[in-house]
Amino acid sequence: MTTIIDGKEIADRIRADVSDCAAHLADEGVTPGLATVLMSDDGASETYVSMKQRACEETGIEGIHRVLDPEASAETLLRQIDDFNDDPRVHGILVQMPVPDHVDSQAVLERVDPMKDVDGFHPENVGRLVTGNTRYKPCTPHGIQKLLEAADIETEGKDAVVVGRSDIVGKPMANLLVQKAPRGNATTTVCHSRTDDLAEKTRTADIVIAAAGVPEMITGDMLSEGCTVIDVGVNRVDAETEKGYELVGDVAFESASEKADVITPVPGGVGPMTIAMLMYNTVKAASLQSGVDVELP
Ligand SMILES: Nc1nc2c(c(=O)[nH]1)N[C@@H](CN(C=O)c1ccc(C(=O)N[C@@H](CCC(=O)O)C(=O)O)cc1)CN2
Repeated sequence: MTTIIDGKEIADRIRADVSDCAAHLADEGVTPGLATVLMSDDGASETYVSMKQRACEETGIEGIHRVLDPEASAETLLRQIDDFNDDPRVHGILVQMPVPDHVDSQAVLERVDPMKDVDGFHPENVGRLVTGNTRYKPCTPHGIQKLLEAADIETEGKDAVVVGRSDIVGKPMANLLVQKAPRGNATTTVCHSRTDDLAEKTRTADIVIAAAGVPEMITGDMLSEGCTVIDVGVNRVDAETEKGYELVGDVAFESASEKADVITPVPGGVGPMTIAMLMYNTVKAASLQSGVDVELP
């Protein structure tokens, strides 16, 4: 029988533990603070930022939220980041991605103080991740590691295929999978839009991580019997629902479930873990900056 990993339940457990750590910091006079910046009128980005705001309230993190006009200049966004870099209430800074086309996203990521970079996207933190000296693991890949751990999926010695090479998921995920740390030591292949025969690659995999942003691109016939499938896609597809869309993963769930032993659903799989690990990184940031130790899960 196929096991469907309940990401919401695992995320709730992690969030409860992170909340205890936040309470411990508060007892020591340190209230963890997360600043979010939204510079977009994209509906999905608005949803994610409001979920992050709510998670802050529920975790005991002070949320400071700024919405910038998507037409504003890049300089306005960079100045906002500078303000947060200088604000002692703020331990973590998150600029919701993507930013508008006229803004150089790399310049934005580089402007965030690396100690406050709870996304783990600053080059210093990327370099640390690649060399195995991680400060902040990017939230989605870290959440996937936690899902694998909770579902007792071993990665050591296994063949993993990551579909998608984004800076947010694909690249850091592949880097974590090849490291020696727990839920690493996997033989890892990264596939992308120029991969010649994707199905040939995914069929060799014990673990497939689908993060290409293409609805239902991974179908059952592309998978090996008994594999683990982690679906990172959260695609809004037009549908006759109240909202006018439904959420569809990068994996065709029905056909993939016939092959996979373990699979994550969309929604309720990887998504909730991204928010849980952001809370984790924010509390870690507050701990690192204050020198007050916490025992994160
Ligand atoms: N600065 C960042 N920007 C973006 C990141 C990121 O980690 N940092 N990741 C993605 C999107 N993302 C977070 O921002 C995200 C995606 C999905 C979910 C989630 O909980 N999804 C739910 C469904 C929610 C819905 O109703 O739409 C689920 O899958 O169950 C949370 C966060 C891009 N940008």
